[in-house]
Amino acid sequence: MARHLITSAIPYINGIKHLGNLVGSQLPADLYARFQRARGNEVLFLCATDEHGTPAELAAAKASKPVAEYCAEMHGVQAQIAEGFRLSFDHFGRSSSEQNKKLTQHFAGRLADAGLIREVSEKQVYSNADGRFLPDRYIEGTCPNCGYDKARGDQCENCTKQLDPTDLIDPRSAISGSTDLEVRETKHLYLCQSQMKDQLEEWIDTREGWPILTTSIAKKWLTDGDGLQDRGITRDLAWGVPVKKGTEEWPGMEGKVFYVWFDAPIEYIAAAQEWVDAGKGTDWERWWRTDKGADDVRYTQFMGKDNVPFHTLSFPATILGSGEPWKLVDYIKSFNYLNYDGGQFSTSQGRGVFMDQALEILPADYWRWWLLSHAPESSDSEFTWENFQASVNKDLADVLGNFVSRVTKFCRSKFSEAVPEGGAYGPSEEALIETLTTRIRAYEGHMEAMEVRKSAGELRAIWVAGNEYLQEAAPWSTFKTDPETAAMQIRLALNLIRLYAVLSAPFIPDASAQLMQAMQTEDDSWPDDVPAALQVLEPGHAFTVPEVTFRKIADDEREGWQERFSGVRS
Ligand SMILES: Nc1ncnc2c1ncn2[C@@H]1O[C@H](COP(=O)(O)OP(=O)(O)OP(=O)(O)O)[C@@H](O)[C@H]1O
Ligand SMILES: [Zn+2]
Repeated sequence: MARHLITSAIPYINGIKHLGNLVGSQLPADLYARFQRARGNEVLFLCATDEHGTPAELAAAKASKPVAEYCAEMHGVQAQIAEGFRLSFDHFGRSSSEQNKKLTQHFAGRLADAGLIREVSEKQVYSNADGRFLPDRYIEGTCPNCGYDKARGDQCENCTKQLDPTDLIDPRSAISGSTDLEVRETKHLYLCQSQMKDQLEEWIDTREGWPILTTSIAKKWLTDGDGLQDRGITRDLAWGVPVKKGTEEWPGMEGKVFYVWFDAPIEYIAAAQEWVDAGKGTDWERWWRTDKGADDVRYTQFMGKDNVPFHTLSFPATILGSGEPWKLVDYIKSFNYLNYDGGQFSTSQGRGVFMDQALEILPADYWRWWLLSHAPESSDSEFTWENFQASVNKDLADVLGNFVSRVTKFCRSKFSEAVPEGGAYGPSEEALIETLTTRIRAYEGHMEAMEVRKSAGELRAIWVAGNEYLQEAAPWSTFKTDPETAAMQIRLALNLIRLYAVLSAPFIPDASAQLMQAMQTEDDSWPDDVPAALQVLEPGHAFTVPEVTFRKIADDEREGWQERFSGVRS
């Protein structure tokens, strides 16, 4: 039995995630976790909310809540929506947890001891009215290059010029609008990534079969320009992990916190501790420490492309730099972007369909199927309502749903609500089993390789094979002249329903559970032996005709949604 540690990029806390976030991280991670469990492997699947940093503080202020309270509440909201989408995390943690605080401070201490942290004195803008330092992008002013009056301290959106806050003409706080700003000297800690460039490059070169998207982004950061740069890992904020060297104070760093991108990936480890502390597991080090049993763990991470540099370089730098035997990632599955109807999904602009809204419209499986079968793997992909409607109606309703309904209703009307007996396989059944065997082995291969679209395509082809068989065998005609043969055909088809439920569960878990229940079986063993898997439901085994598995989306319904989601979310 193999052991799989699986993590999804941790969603930021300041709002409900959109369908792009879902398909770029949590959903494919769930697909893989469910598949590995179905194959009988041991899986620890972790996710969490990413809670620190200025955007969380600002969102809390906007909601007139203390930031800790706001984050706790939003964590609850995200956890509930994740459940709605059937994301099967073993634990959904929080980067603001006590466990993560201690671990983050521990790593910083180890890195400092290894000489990989240096202090840098910087000039930063302080807002007297807000009583805080302002991160670059929270300073606004007029662009010295093009005169645009809403340029940000890091970049002018209008002419794209990269800026320093001190370049701005008439700078003001983007939080309060105050112009009472001053430049103050402040000290920060930098992680000496440049010292680790060779070690990181060597490590990346030994990773096998990583997606090109992953390695190309990593290589770009390693070698472009002056190569890998040292990175500031502290901030002058109130909300975050207080800067400490292990358990000791860090002289000169009083009142500062670690930068959110330093503590967020460490939460992958802390989430395993939280899982144990919540009484759901007994030993987290067995998953994370190669000196304590994790050397046979295969660790896979899922994320959108913008997260790749932090996972290929910064987090490995933290782990390697600690000099301790922590588990490093084995495979990074990264995604391009899903766009929405001719533009981008955007949380800040409220553009697109958000996870809570999606569940109000249709059950999770409809979304899971569309998103996974259109995952932005080799390039960006686009959500359109027409495509969503077509795919649901065709794949789910016409192919899978219709097969189930025809088979079960026909059996009930001509035989009974039990698997009929009699008859023996002929050449078409042998041919079907051969096709299925080939396709199921291919499906396993694609799932193992995390080729999400190819897996969906193969699964659809497996459903289609059953439909084509049924069409050709036509038990409704056979029955008139040869009821024995019709009984065999229907027995095979009923067994196919169970087989479909087992194979489809990683994609559409609710429908799968419904079909298993209708077939009145709990045998969800993986079809290593396809002919045997098609005889699990024996003659006489009772079943029920399920409610409609998937319904079709009507044109006027689709138009209504198109209209409703064309603007921005308020
Ligand atoms: N349009 C998209 N398509 C696919 N993945 C995406 C998309 N937008 C974000 N992601 C991924 O979603 C995951 C969670 O993102 P996170 O919560 O940090 O939001 P984000 O990256 O700030 O996106 P946004 O600003 O649109 O909310 C990350 O792995 C990110 O790379
Ligand atoms: Zn400009």
